[in-house]
Amino acid sequence: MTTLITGGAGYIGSHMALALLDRGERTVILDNLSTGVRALIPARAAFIEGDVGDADLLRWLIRRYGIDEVVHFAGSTVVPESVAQPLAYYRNNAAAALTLLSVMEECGVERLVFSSTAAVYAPSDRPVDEDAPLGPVTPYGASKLMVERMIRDAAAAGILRAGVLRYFNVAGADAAGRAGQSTPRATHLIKAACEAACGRRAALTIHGDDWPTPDGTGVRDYIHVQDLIEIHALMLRRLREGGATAVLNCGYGKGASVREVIGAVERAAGRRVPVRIGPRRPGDLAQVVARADRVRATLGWRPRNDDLDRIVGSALAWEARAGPAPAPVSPS
Ligand SMILES: NC(=O)c1ccc[n+]([C@@H]2O[C@H](COP(=O)([O-])OP(=O)(O)OC[C@H]3O[C@@H](n4cnc5c(N)ncnc54)[C@H](O)[C@@H]3O)[C@@H](O)[C@H]2O)c1
Ligand SMILES: O=c1ccn([C@@H]2O[C@H](COP(=O)(O)OP(=O)(O)O[C@H]3O[C@H](CO)[C@@H](O)[C@H](O)[C@H]3O)[C@@H](O)[C@H]2O)c(=O)[nH]1
Repeated sequence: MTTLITGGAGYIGSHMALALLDRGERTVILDNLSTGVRALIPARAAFIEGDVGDADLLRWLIRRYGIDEVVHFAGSTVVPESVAQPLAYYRNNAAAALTLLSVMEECGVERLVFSSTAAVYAPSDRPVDEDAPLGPVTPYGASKLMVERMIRDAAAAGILRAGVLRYFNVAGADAAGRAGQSTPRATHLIKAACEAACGRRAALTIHGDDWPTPDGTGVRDYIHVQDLIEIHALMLRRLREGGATAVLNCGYGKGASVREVIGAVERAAGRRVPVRIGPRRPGDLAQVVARADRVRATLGWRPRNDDLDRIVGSALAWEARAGPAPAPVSPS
């Protein structure tokens, strides 16, 4: 069994590669290192530096390595950036995925796990299940929904079987300290708050404290990266055993506000996180929380790290490992 991981030099993809390699499975990583980090690529994985949108390269590597299945993480991921650069997001998320799906069809690769997102849903002040109305408000969410549609239609036509995994907010790090969020100038809240706690960032900017939420700050459903990877492993097993395509929310089903996250980082670090209040970010929503019953029922998934202090503690441990703090950069 040989698995192609696109985006395997990135935050989540590198955890996936480690999980497969830990099980003794052959793993090939394709990554253009646009946001990925070479140091996150496990030594035991085959690595090809290149672009998912390069059909010739895809054809070559699928045949060269005998790829049986694909886990497609590669993409552009920053919600507010997608508002400023929509075409770049449609190109790198939707167009590149169309190339990948086309080459998979051509080469007879029939199993796919795809990184989708909570950003495909229409805004809701309640937890959303998989049948909740779709209605992305940003190019990022729209670009991911386009890929979902391609996969749905390809699955209906018998071209492939897929796990479409709608991640909520992913955080935390590998328990053994082999991987963690390493993106330079990362915009993710838990990463940014940990950087501020470690003196790597002068202050954390709270992007709006006037949202219609209990404490006025944005609410998200944070899931530990290792629990998320377990969902992928279970989904791959289901597909290998002949199981059908499934669309699944990946979250815990409860929300935490920006201020609650800051409180957890301060508890874990034993010091204050310097904060300042800034304006709302383009494309942000007040609340994004999953209903996560289907993933449990479909895959028998049981999370092991469903605790904000645990998630934040693991992210902070990774941040602390990143060496002594350089001079702090200006607020995000
Ligand atoms: N982090 C989250 O909270 C979150 C939430 C929902 C969905 N997702 C999705 O999960 C996936 C992984 O996200 P991440 O947080 O690990 O981001 P990341 O930026 O760390 O990883 C993405 C990886 O893909 C690579 N890449 C990007 N475009 C490429 C291309 N055209 N060809 C080859 N490689 C390319 C990058 O170099 C990087 O290594 C993304 O598809 C993202 O949209 C992430
Ligand atoms: O410096 C910061 C960073 C974030 N936030 C707030 O924290 C929350 C979470 O923001 P962030 O960590 O940037 O994640 P999201 O914008 O919610 O997007 C993430 O979660 C989505 C799924 O919900 C994924 O699709 C995206 O790829 C991923 O970046 C939001 O309320 C932000 O306004 C701040 O206040 N200050």
